[in-house]
Amino acid sequence: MSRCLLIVNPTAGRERAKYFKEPLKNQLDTMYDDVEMRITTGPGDATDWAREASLTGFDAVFCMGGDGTLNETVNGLALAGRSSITFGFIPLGTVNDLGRALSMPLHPEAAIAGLKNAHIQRVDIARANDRYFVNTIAAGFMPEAVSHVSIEQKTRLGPLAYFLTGLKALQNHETYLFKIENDNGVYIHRSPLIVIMLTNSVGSFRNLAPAAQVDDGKLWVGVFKDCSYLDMIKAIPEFLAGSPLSSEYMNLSTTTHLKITLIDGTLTTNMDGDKGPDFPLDLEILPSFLNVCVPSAPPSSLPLVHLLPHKG
Ligand SMILES: Nc1ncnc2c1ncn2[C@@H]1O[C@H](COP(=O)(O)OP(=O)(O)OP(=O)(O)O)[C@@H](O)[C@H]1O
Repeated sequence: MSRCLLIVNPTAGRERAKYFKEPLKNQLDTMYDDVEMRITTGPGDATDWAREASLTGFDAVFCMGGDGTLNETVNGLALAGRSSITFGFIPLGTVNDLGRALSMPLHPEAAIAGLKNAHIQRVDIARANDRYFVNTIAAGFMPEAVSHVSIEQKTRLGPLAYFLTGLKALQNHETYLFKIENDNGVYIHRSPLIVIMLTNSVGSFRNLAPAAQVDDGKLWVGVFKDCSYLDMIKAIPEFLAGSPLSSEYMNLSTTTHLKITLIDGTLTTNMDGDKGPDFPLDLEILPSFLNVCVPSAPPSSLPLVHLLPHKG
């Protein structure tokens, strides 16, 4: 008998789960013999429940929520250490980078419908100290600024809210001294922003690590250069047009292990959109850890305009 756990965050994505949780349960009922739906009551539930399901022989764990719920659920699966379990997610949040990288429908109704013709895709995750992430970990002026984006701004502007806030922060940005130890050596960099990426979608932008694949077994390390405000402003039109960010602005390299020490100052990290672990960071890739059930996109779907919020 096949068993599936469905984890639903009722607060994610402006509390939209109430409209989609029953249709999702009904769809999963056609795919598994026994589907148990649990509604989270706060931080930590998704991690505990995903871990428990993985350790007690469930065949699949699905979650419905934003990037925070996705990250918490993946942390539970990673802590259990069983990479054979099927994992699925229905995005409700603002950005949904993993959903974008997997080219799955971003609207919950379309994603649920797409489960009828889903395929399995192996996806890398990475460990950062004692936690795990699926998209990015970043530190510098941009994550500091976007941590203050309000729910109202996210609702009104979608991913554009992050971009505009980051743009504002660019004006008086600080730089930080980092020691970076990777597969190739040890380097000292003064940088305003470091981003470690697993996918080609970062805050909905595809131009930071455009060649990143979800299963390439690599950490993509972007170290921004200490450019002037005017130089950075000059790069924006091309960036918005989708061109890969030039090496004039950012050093991009790949590695499988990485240690980052903050030599001066204090800085928090942002992991998959929420507060991440403290420095020093010890990172390693877990290649193809996730067995993701990816809903198919409708054949007639038009390309998504990535900066606009999707309607609920
Ligand atoms: N019942 C609950 N009440 C309050 N918070 C909850 C509850 N269940 C889960 N949470 C927490 O809600 C937080 C936000 O969830 P999530 O990131 O999935 O949604 P979101 O903020 O709407 O999405 P995004 O950040 O992608 O825009 C998570 O950190 C999670 O731990």
